[in-house]
Amino acid sequence: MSKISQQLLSGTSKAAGAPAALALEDGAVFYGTACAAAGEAFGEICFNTSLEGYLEVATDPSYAGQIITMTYPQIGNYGVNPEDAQSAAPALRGLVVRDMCTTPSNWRSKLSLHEFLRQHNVVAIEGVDTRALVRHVRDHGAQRAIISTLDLSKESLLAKVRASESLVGQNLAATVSCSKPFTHGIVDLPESHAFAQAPAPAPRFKVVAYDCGVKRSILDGLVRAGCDVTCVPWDTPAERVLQQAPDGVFLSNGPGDPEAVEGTYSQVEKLLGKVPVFGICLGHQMMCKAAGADIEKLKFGHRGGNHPVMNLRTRRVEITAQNHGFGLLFPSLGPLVPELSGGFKGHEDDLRFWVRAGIAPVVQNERFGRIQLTHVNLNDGTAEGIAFLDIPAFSVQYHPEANPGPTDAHYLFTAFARLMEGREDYLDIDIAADRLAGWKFGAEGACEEACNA
Ligand SMILES: NC(=O)CC[C@H](N)C(=O)O
Repeated sequence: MSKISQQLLSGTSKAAGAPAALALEDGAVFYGTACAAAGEAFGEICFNTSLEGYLEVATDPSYAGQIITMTYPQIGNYGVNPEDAQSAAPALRGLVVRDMCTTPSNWRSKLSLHEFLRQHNVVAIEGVDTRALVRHVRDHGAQRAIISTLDLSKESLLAKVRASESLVGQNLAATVSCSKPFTHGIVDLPESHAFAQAPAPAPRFKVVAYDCGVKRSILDGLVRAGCDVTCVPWDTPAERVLQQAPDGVFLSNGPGDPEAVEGTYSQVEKLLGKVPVFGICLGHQMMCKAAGADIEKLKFGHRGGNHPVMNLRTRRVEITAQNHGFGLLFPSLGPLVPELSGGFKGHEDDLRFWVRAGIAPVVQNERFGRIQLTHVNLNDGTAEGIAFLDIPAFSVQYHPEANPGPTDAHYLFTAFARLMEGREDYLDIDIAADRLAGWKFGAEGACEEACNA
């Protein structure tokens, strides 16, 4: 920090933190200062490149079992507002930041981030060169890590981290799912919020949502699309879901290794073809597993708010919010159907081939018939979305609810509503118009007024 900024911030210095260390299983050790709870935390080290939204990240249940590094250098500067939380309590194991701001300034802030984390017993470290750490993780991959405020000995930390449990193979969805069904309602923000979303419409669809660690904003997105949502535990038998005669089933995001969540995907296999299904992130992986696909562990995952994805059906690019460490191997869903894949017979590993070719390829899946690749990540050519052509079902690997992140992909909630209406063109939506319609100013044409004022 420059001398001038130091002077500007004089009187806002932080309570002196105890020394702390972050050690990675490959031997890299970073030293810094404790800035939340004291103790030791084990988890998979990963990084999120969002410029804001640290509270939504900290409370996203999909981060269970992980230590998150925020790449934005100052974290905590606008405090914590419980209305933005994605679940009742933080799910991440630990947080790594360059600089923890302990004197937040924002009219909505109720608490500082470091105090919020401390109250929830989350260990955090600041003063780490997060650029060096992120480069290290990008080069050497996601791995086990420990943050300690109790032990600074490199040897001892490495021994502990190497003895800790890996995230691979762990069913963490079971640890963050609800234990009994609940219904979800939303509270509309007051008129004084100039950019508030439009009020939720009256429910038209009865939706059962598998809760593998669902984010609150995803449930809000479903309610705003006209769904009456009942969440059920991650391993609820398909028969019990079908007994409720829902118009649709939703599969939520969630933490950990998708291979280990057989309790969900074995049920999804029984639901596909019987009821319209929509899945997000872990929910997408559950659909893929139900169709017999292979899932790969990505080297360091996608976590942030600026991941470009092309919708191959519309050829529009969406800037998306992402948070995942595993991904579908599209070729494992089945052989290509050349007539529906521009005449191509051979699979490509880098799916940007289809972006260049201008084709949304289709495979023949043994269990569920034809499946189309609908979305591709433009950064690394991985699969980001699929649509089943012979049964009513589709899913995306990224996060249309954003929170934090851009809302380009909000249209996918509308698409689910259209799927439940039985529309064949359910995915072919003008995404800009859909996005505007979701906001109070958009609904009333006040957007133009505001722009002209
Ligand atoms: N946000 C999610 O649902 C993440 C899914 C899964 N745990 C992954 O890391 O790939």
